[in-house]
Amino acid sequence: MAPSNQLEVPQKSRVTVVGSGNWGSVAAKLIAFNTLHINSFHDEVRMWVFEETLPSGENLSDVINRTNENVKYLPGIKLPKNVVADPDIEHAVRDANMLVFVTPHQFMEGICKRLVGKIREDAVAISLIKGMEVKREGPCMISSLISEILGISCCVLMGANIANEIAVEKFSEATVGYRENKEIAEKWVQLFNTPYFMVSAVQDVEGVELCGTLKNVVALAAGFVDGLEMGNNTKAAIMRIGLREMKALSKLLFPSVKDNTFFESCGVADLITTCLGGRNRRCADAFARNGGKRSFDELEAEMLQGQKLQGVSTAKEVYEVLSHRGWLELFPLFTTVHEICSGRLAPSAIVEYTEHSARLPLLESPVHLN
Ligand SMILES: NC(=O)c1ccc[n+]([C@@H]2O[C@H](COP(=O)([O-])OP(=O)(O)OC[C@H]3O[C@@H](n4cnc5c(N)ncnc54)[C@H](O)[C@@H]3O)[C@@H](O)[C@H]2O)c1
Ligand SMILES: O=P(O)(O)OC[C@H](O)CO
Repeated sequence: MAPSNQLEVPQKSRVTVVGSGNWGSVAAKLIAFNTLHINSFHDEVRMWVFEETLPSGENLSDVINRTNENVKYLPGIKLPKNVVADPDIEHAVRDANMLVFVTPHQFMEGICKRLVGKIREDAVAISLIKGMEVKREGPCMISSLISEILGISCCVLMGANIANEIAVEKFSEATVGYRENKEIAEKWVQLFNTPYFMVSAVQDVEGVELCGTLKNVVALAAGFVDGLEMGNNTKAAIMRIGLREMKALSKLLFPSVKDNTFFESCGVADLITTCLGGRNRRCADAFARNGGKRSFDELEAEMLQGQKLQGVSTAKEVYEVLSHRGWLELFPLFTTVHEICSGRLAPSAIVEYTEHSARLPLLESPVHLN
């Protein structure tokens, strides 16, 4: 029997970041600063790397561990030395009880399936992923996918967070969305919050995640307007109409979504920053300047060098949901963005069709549509 005067030492939390793209690497940097300074976390942060061979012939994970720099997805930024790149996903998650998921959304279902039975029983998760899957039953948010496949609770963190700006420690804010357990949400806030990254929590996981997901569709619309050189007023109109559609669709899908969530960093602030400076905006601008003649796949490969756009596939997923539920006409901006991306309409349709949206009655009382 243990001597009765021996104090029980609380176990330190171990964090693994699943993903090491542009935002994944910055997230690891933020977290690793805090795990070094806060006693309740184990210093080391594992970061799973989807392995690839660099032009030098070296593995990306080896280079990250040798140079403390993700030379492909976050060049020029030193990661803290307690970030350890690990190309073996099962090994990377094995000891962690806090799992941070941050990959492009299209890879998440496969990743979760690989992790079944490989994670700790007491693990909890947070998703930084902006996107959704569409199943036969309807839309499935990535946090739900994680919870359902892995059987663990999953919060979300979204916000006005262009990764390259946070990497150089420029001030920004973010929102953690949680379902029930405020204590876990507070632990996530503690893990991410730094003097230049101010995090707050709201009890609205779907609202936060839908804001982060749907704003990528609006950002494409904003990019089309920029590419057509239509000016700031038109772009502001697109952003306003887009925000209105974001709110209406979120509330139709999840009536529990709160109005106030749209005023958090995950809402209007993320919409603004993405429409001004995001990758979706940039590629949509190029798409419109080329008259829709170069595909998004081609532009993504040329302009982003391995980074992934989320807006084009999200526009398709949103379109499938709208079409399945008979809501296409209620969401002209979302509908038109997909039709432009898929080549059925010219980029200029963004204004012609969306003008109609501005005249639609507000979708404030959606209950009768269900
Ligand atoms: N970059 C940003 O500014 C930013 C900010 C906030 C949120 N996000 C969101 O974070 C998520 C991740 O984006 P990111 O910017 O970190 O990634 P990224 O677009 O920079 O990089 C793509 C990543 O996908 C990986 N990958 C490629 N093929 C893969 C495969 N078959 N399986 C698994 N992984 C594969 C690559 O190794 C790379 O790590 C997205 O949902 C994005 O919307 C990004
Ligand atoms: O570069 P984007 O368009 O993927 O947007 C990045 C972030 O989501 C901004 O918060």
